[in-house]
This record gives sequence, C-alpha cells and structure tokens, in this order.
Amino acid sequence: MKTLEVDLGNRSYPIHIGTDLIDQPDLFSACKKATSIYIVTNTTVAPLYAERLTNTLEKLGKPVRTIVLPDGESYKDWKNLQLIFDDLLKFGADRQTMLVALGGGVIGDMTGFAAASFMRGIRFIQVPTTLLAQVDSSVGGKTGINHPLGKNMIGAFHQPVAVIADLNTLKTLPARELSAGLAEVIKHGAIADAEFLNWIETNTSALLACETTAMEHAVLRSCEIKSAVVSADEREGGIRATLNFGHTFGHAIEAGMGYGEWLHGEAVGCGMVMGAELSRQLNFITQDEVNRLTHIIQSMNLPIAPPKFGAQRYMELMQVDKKTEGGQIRYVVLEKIGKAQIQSVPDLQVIETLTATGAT
Ligand SMILES: NC(=O)c1ccc[n+]([C@@H]2O[C@H](COP(=O)([O-])OP(=O)(O)OC[C@H]3O[C@@H](n4cnc5c(N)ncnc54)[C@H](O)[C@@H]3O)[C@@H](O)[C@H]2O)c1
Ligand SMILES: O=C(O)C(=O)C[C@@H](O)[C@H](O)[C@H](O)COP(=O)(O)O
Ligand SMILES: [Zn+2]
Repeated sequence: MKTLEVDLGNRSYPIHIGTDLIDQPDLFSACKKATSIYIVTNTTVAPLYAERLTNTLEKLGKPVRTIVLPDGESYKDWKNLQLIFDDLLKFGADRQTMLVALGGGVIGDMTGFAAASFMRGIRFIQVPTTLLAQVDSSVGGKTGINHPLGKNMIGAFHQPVAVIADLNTLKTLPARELSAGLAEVIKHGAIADAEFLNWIETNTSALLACETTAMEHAVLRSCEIKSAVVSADEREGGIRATLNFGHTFGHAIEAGMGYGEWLHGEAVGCGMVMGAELSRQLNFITQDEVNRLTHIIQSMNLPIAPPKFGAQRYMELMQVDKKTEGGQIRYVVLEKIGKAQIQSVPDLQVIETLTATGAT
C-alpha cells in the first residue's frame, strides 16, 4: 500500500492506495470517535462492495447503516441529496456521525455535500470505486450537485478525513467507465507533468487492460499532482483552476446533451481536444502537439468530436462556468505540454471554429 497526504494544516488527510483496502478496519481509524457510520452508495455498487465494507466497519464496534441511491449522473440533484438527509434524520444521526462515500464521483460529490451541510458539517471518508474517483474526484473537497442549467452549480468545499482507494474494485468497472477515468489521468499529465504524459502514452494497453501495476502508478501520480495543487490553492483562487482543463467545454457538453448522455470523462476528453486546439490558436502549442494529445485521448477510446450545438449555444452553456468573471468566459489553455494557464478569449470567431466541427 502507498500512502500520501493532502497537506491542509489541521485538516490534512491521508490517501491510501492499494489492493483489498476495503477489508482493513485500521484504515478507517478516523471512525473511532464516531457515534455511528453511514455508508452512502448506489444500486450498482451496493451489491458489489457494501457488505464487505459493512463487515469491516462493524469491527470498529459502531452501528453501521447503508443508504442506497439510484445510479447515474442524472440523479446528482436536490431530490436525491434529500434522500441522504431523510435517512440520517430518520435513524438518529448526529454531529459525530461519519459518512462513508462508497462509489464513483457522483456518490462522492453528493455524500461530501451532504456531509458539508448536515447539521452544518460532519466528517466523511471517501472510498472511491471508479478510476475517475480514485484519480480525481475523491481528492480535494469539491462537493456538490448539478443544476439543469449548469454542472456542479450548488456545492461546498468540504474535505474528507481520509481517502481509501482500493485498486481491486476497478476490476468490476465497465470498460467505458475506465476510459472516462483515463481522461482525468491524461489531464494531469497535460497540465502538470510532461513525463507522466509520456508514461501514459507508452502504457496505453496496460491502462486499458486495467493492469494493477499500471493502475497503481496512474492513481498515485494523479493523486500526487492533484494533492499538491489542492494544498497550494484549496479554494481555487489561482492554480487550482488549471485542474479544469477541458472542463469549460466538457461541462457545456454534459449539460447540453442532458446529464448522463456523455460521461463526465468523455466530455472532458473531448473538451481537452478543444482546449488543445484553442491553445494552438493562441500560439502556445504546435499542431503536432495538438495531434499528439488528440491521439492519446482517442487511443483511450474517448470521443474527440464535439456535439454540434453551434457556437452561440456553447457560449450560453459556458457562461455559467464557475471561472467566468464579469461575463467573460475564462479557459484553461496549455502554455506547453505539462504546464497550463488561464486565458480569456474575447473573439467569438475562435470559439466558432472550435465548435463548428463535430459528430453528433
Ligand atoms: N469533486 C471533484 O473534484 C470531481 C472531479 C472529477 C469529477 N467529478 C464528478 O464525478 C462524477 C463522475 O464520476 P464517475 O466517473 O466516477 O461516475 P459515476 O459516479 O457515475 O460512476 C460511474 C459508473 O460506474 C459504476 N461503478 C462505480 N464503481 C464501480 C465498480 N467498482 N464496479 C462497477 N461499477 C462501478 C457507478 O455505479 C456508475 O454507474 C461527475 O459528476 C463529475 O462531475 C468531481
Ligand atoms: O478539483 C478540481 O478543482 C477540478 O477542477 C477537478 C475536475 O476534474 C472536476 O470535474 C471538478 O468537479 C470540476 O469542478 P468545477 O468547479 O468546474 O465544477
Ligand atoms: Zn473532471
């Protein structure tokens, strides 16, 4: 097992990465002070892992209950968040209750937001079971739900007290979901570590085959990159916004298509192709570099052609992006491979060329 730390002073927490971690009660030692433990999961993950995790947590001598939500991005909303509060109140949860998010990014984001707001804030642990959640969403404390008009529009920064990433849970993940997670892995290389991007390119087959050693490196290096950024800029005053590479376009695709039609990682993959092309048009990177990044994304079985909403519709959808300031949309661009920065692009024509091509 490898352990690293997200350094946030007295709110620092460990990220444990390894195999069969959900069977190890010691890793859940933060529950020692808890009066009760609630696992929050969904209808797909519950039959796979909830019983094993319950057995582990019961060894800590606390009452353990499970809340099972419907599965899917389209359920990341108020109505389903309310189901968590309903159960917490019905079964007598209190301020010392610990929530444990068992699932992908949807469960992690919703459980985190429930923890941020229940009784004005209780503690939670992330047990990410998708690649995307292990490399990205379980780390950094962005929690929340979607609004029909925009992704993750309602939420809070609320850090978990531990992240426990069990690589064996990835063995049951559908191939399409694995590819979606690889989009965020590629993002980490593109924005912060050119060497890591080389490694990703060389190890495409091992990553697509979900080989444990490749997964371990992908999760570990991604968590190192993300935790360094989060430690430096927890609330996105500056450098954290670079973790949004591909997301201004990607979130527009998700909302525009209807949540769940394109997976988050798929939209981000395609959004990174658009972001790379924007970087070229701003004279930061070369056409060869755009082609290379596009090829890496495509070779992970991710879509590279944006849906044809038209530039106006993209602009409308992107206006609500959280990086927008005074009505000016701000994009993450690649200054070079391995380094990103934020740019405003006042010229609608540039966006027109980016959104004109495409499949759907
Ligand atoms: N908070 C953040 O920093 C952050 C970062 C990136 C993404 N996100 C959010 O995360 C969400 C996407 O997360 P995701 O890609 O994990 O999607 P997801 O949570 O919908 O999970 C994907 C699918 O895999 C299933 N699943 C989960 N674990 C499984 C397993 N081990 N075996 C088989 N099936 C399994 C789920 O039930 C679901 O059907 C989006 O809502 C996105 O906005 C948040
Ligand atoms: O942690 C971050 O910061 C990120 O931007 C990571 C992204 O991969 C993630 O999708 C995040 O939820 C997007 O944040 P948002 O603020 O644009 O909703
Ligand atoms: Zn993302």
